[in-house]
Amino acid sequence: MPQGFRYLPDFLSVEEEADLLRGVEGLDLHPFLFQGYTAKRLVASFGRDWHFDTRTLAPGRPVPPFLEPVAEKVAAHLGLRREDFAELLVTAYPPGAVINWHRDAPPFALIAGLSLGSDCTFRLRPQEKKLQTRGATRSLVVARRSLYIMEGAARSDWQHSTAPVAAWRWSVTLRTLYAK
Ligand SMILES: O=C(O)CCC(=O)C(=O)O
Ligand SMILES: [Fe+2]
Repeated sequence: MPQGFRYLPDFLSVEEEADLLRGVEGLDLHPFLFQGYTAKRLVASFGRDWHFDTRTLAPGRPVPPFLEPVAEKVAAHLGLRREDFAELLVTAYPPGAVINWHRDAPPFALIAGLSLGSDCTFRLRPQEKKLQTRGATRSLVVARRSLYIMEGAARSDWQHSTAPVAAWRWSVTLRTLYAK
């Protein structure tokens, strides 16, 4: 795995996952829209809202209370403060849904990802086109209840994507901002 990528299986207990699943199932998620395309995945962002079409970061909706304990837990694990997570994004992947190759939006620094509901195959490949050879792609199973972290090279010099899921998967992505 690239420098700056970390994977923690069983970061969440079965009870914590069940609480989060109840919470995310109650959210009003909307299909992800980008340049006229509608992806299969559903999203809701809180705290901040990155607008893909205008490439700007706007204030977002208030963070739902059920996400606070897990934001605290991830922050504590990383030696951060809860407030360092400027944006919390909830994504739902129906069976067959993916996230295509991308690097996260420029304002975001550290990216932490929790997986709920089902496992999925997570992939990384270099950002630079000429390094994107077949052998360069890294792949791992991110299990439900796990946490992954991307910072450093994994965040800046690599892209990531997920393979189609067999069953519903939810992710909670927590992101810090680069210091101004
Ligand atoms: O579902 C995931 O774990 C990946 C989400 C992601 O990469 C993103 O929203 O930028
Ligand atoms: Fe991403």
